[in-house]
Amino acid sequence: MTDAPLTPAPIIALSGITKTLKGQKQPRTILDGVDLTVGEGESVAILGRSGSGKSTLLSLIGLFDRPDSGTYVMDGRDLARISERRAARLRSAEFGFVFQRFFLLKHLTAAQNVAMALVNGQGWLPRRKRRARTLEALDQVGIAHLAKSRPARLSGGEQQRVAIARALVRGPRMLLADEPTGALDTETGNLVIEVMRAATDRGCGLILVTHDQAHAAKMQRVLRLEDGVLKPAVPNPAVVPA
Ligand SMILES: Nc1ncnc2c1ncn2[C@@H]1O[C@H](COP(=O)(O)OP(=O)(O)OP(=O)(O)O)[C@@H](O)[C@H]1O
Repeated sequence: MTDAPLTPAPIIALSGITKTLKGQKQPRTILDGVDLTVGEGESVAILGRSGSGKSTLLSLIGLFDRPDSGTYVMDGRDLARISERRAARLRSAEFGFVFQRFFLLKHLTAAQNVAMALVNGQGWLPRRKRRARTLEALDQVGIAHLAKSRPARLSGGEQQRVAIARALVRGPRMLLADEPTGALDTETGNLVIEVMRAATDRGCGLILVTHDQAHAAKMQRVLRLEDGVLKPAVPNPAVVPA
């Protein structure tokens, strides 16, 4: 009998990823050989000083942009040079995105905001299934009781949980979060991090870009983007996960 594998099956594997921004007077290499593997149910935090390229990296992983060189494989498929059409399809079917701003439509209820992700995506779902999935996603983030509330009646933390439910409702393979607690107080931020971390119990991978070391410490792995590459972050002994 063989031993159980020590590492989870990879969802995404990036190797030697480079990105140079050419829109400025002088081209600037932001990513200079990034290697990153995220497995099923794995959570990874990415720290790094402002301007180090964290959002640039996340936008490549989320297929909003393509690398100049390197390989990007997701579930065995090569994504480094795919067309925008295919990228758009994968973005909606296999990724969930959470940003600092919640981007909720203010005239829609929490449930309608979440259901939008099902209406806009590929494939048609009968109304009853849409409703069940929407309520399940709201329940997953602990706010099923707020399904009928409009964003203006929700706190910042509740609005962000609606946004997380919207990111989770299609059952993504990867959840990508860029400073999701940036607009929240510490306690609310902790709750939001817990909710995202719990989503990995269902097998999706999570990448959290954050400046908050305590939030980063709640992830299974903590990396730092520095000089265009990802390195294991040196733990800060002053930071105790809340
Ligand atoms: N579209 C663009 N055109 C030109 N420069 C850009 C563009 N996008 C990002 N940059 C530059 O690339 C660098 C990396 O930006 P990025 O937003 O990825 O950093 P970051 O680590 O996420 O920063 P922050 O923590 O402040 O959000 C910055 O110097 C930024 O000014």
